[in-house]
Amino acid sequence: MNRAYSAQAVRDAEAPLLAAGEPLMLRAARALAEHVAEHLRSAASEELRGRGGRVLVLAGAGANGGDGLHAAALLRRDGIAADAIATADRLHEEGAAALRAAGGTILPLADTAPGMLEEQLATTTVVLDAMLGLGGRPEVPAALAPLLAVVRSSGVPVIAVDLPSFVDATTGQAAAEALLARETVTFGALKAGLLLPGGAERSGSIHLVDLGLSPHLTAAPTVLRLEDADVRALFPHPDRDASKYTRGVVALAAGSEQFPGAAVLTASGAARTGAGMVRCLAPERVLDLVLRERPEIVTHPIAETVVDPGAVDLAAVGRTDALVVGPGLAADDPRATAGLDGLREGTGTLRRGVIDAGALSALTTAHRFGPDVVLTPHRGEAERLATRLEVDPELPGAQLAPALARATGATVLLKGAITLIAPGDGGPLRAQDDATAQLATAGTGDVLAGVLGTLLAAGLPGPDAAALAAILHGRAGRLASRDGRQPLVALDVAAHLPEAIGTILAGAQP
Ligand SMILES: NC(=O)C1=CN([C@@H]2O[C@H](COP(=O)(O)OP(=O)(O)OC[C@H]3O[C@@H](n4cnc5c(N)ncnc54)[C@H](O)[C@@H]3O)[C@@H](O)[C@H]2O)[C@@H](O)CC1
Ligand SMILES: Nc1ncnc2c1ncn2[C@@H]1O[C@H](COP(=O)(O)OP(=O)(O)O)[C@@H](O)[C@H]1O
Ligand SMILES: [K+]
Repeated sequence: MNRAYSAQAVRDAEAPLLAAGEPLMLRAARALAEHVAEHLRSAASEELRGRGGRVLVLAGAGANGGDGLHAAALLRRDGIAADAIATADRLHEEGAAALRAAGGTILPLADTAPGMLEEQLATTTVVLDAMLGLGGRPEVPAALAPLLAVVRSSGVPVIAVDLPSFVDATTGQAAAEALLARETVTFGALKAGLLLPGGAERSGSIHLVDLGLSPHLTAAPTVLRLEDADVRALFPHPDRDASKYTRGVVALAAGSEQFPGAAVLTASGAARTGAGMVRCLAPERVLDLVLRERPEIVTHPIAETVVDPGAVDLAAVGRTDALVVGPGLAADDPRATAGLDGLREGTGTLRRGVIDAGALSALTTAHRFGPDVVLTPHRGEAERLATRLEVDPELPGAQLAPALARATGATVLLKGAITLIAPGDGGPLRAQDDATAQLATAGTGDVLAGVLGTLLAAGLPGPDAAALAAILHGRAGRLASRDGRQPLVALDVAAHLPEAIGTILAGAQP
């Protein structure tokens, strides 16, 4: 599990070490220089051709600039050409002195003549983004915009120092013009902003350098990211004496005349994740479609003409460990209202389940749930729900998901390129980055609801089930699309779930 911290928590952890005279910056710079040297050794010969293996540091005024300048000095000592452009009117003095002493040049950005930046980049193999780190705000000063544009259009790979500049280390909020790094070498601890939307897209692959901070990191992490090892620890593998009932029964209130396919997709997601039994409550015509694709589903027909939620008797369907309500339902479908009532805290008879799609539209301020009930909105659904619950719909996802969790008591899984999970009982946000953009196609969300339903039915706590569902769904999507190279349809995602699960449980590389 990756644990990521606020900027303040990292500064608090550094403080006692700095007070004790520990040379944190030199430690950071040494690790950074080693990483850059390794990058140069492994860079494709094409990248190096004509560029001479030179490193160009964009150095800001603070300690982040200091890291970059010290690293450049160390690289020079190793025979690698490294120079800097000063992007602010001040420089980290010791770092600048070290680079100059090692024979490097530092060109103030304000002194660059037209065309000079392009010339510099034409002979550069790798850019080190050391403009801003922990202290960075997500806004680009006007004087820096042309430099960023030139770096971007040069195509020279960027390594971000500690975190990409112009990204808020705590919230991930990023200036639109912030550079996209190929890699980020981060010091001491993961910063929450590296895992959250904004920062995550700009960080590339993240390399954590140990500065000896861990014993001093006393604050709780604000963002978690679960990994394959967490899936192995948490996935409900059936034991020798398992029965379909011990594995868990998931009931689906999904699929309507207007959206019949949603029931097929949700049922496939649930069954392919290893449910003991999948039930489906739907009109006959929907159930016929479900049975054609998935004969193992236990069907519970409801009359197409039913309008009274009281006529949908969830208790009568038999043993149910988790309910998935909403895929392919209109907000006024009686199953949506009955499902919400069944899951609500206090009076409901069910404690675990998924509220998706149409059922989200039926949710009001009167509903209150526990953390083993998971809401699964995409951004549009989350905004509409927020408006009804008097939550600011324009909040960034990393704040919107927790606000919706507070307003409902449920765990909120906010879908998107990064899936954010806010536990209903508070606690750190989870930010999962397992997906491929090929998943942006109708019906994949229905499959996700089914996967999540099965994990909840097996007894996993809501936040863990949600994080695992995001991982398994993302991995299945990657397998189905050959790592994003080819299109997929939603049913392909369900079909690849067993392989995704098997690969992860076997400890194989993605
Ligand atoms: N504290 C330490 O000794 C260590 C710090 N380290 C480095 O130090 C960094 C933090 O350094 P600083 O605290 O000096 O902060 P930064 O170097 O991140 O930022 C410097 C200053 O830039 C200004 N600034 C912020 N946003 C701006 C914007 N959008 N446009 C223009 N100016 C802006 C602010 O006044 C900020 O204090 C870390 O990210 C890491 O790279 C590492 O060397 C490890 C040890
Ligand atoms: N750009 C993207 N990159 C990665 N995953 C994405 C992207 N867009 C959507 N997804 C994922 O695809 C799924 C889409 O769900 P949703 O929007 O509910 O679709 P539907 O309602 O049509 O089933 C979610 O799991 C979401 O996280
Ligand atoms: K930086």
